[in-house]
Amino acid sequence: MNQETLPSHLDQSPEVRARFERIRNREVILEVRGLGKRYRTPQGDTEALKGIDFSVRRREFVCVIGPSGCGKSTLIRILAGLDQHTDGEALLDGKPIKGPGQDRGMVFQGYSLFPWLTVKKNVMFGPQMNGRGRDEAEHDAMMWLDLVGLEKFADAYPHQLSGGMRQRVAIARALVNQPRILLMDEPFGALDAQTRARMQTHLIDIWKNIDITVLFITHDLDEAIYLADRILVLKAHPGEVQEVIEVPVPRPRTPGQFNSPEFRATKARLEELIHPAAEHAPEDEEDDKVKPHLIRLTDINDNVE
Ligand SMILES: Nc1ncnc2c1ncn2[C@@H]1O[C@H](COP(=O)(O)OP(=O)(O)OP(=O)(O)O)[C@@H](O)[C@H]1O
Repeated sequence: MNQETLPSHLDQSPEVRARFERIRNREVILEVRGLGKRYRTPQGDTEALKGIDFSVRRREFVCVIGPSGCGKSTLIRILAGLDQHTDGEALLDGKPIKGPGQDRGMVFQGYSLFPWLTVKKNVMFGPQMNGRGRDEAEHDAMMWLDLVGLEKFADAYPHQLSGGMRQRVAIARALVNQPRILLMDEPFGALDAQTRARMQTHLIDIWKNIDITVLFITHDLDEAIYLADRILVLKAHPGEVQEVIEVPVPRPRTPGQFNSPEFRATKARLEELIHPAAEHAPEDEEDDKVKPHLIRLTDINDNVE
């Protein structure tokens, strides 16, 4: 099938439409209104985020995607309470976000585990800090390690685990505090393609089984479509919401759907938004100015192509 015969990404089967109806009937967990962030630097101001409006409903899976520098990390850091916004507001269960809190679990790209603690103790750390007794914290930790399939590695240290296993521990550690929302910033970005695919499927399985809402940042279009109910597409300079896409790919999702017409139509739309053919982002122009001047250092007849 060529691109011209693809359906519109706006076409939804009756099942998908009914699913979105059900989502719209759920309560709003996260509400972001007119959110803005301006960084002041000696070189001038950067408007990292401007007038961001969106809401996420309970047990919805929302991905945020956009070109480099569109403010994805800034947005998630503000929602995590690690950075302050300069305009608008972000509400979790109706309460303004003012700092970090147990109601948000975070998983970032870098392996943020404590290297000197075992897997189990890494997961117990949060509950113990929050006043749970040692036995209760251990019980909770083992339950979540079981859920991510790592109960056998409870006494291992992070350096003894693969990248994918470490991110599973990070997920268990984020979920053990029973947050309302899981904030994930390119959590699988450092993993090889196969592990990444396994982790995506694993994350969907976890999400299906527990009462958790997910906001997931990625720059990988396939990952966003595979995981999300809706995709928030940001644009850069300033970072603004460009479009919100309701993913028309039915659930349950399977890797076999990557070639389905709905999947490809959604990907074509994302590509149109993120890599518009004729436009260059300002940072591309900056890159062009510093392009290396390549000179030939091999014999003219010694071709590799
Ligand atoms: N601490 C900071 N001080 C000044 N400017 C910043 C700071 N952090 C981010 N910025 C600027 O804000 C804009 C958004 O940055 P941010 O890292 O949130 O984007 P991003 O979409 O996550 O990018 P990437 O995909 O490359 O990680 C960029 O122009 C960046 O240079």
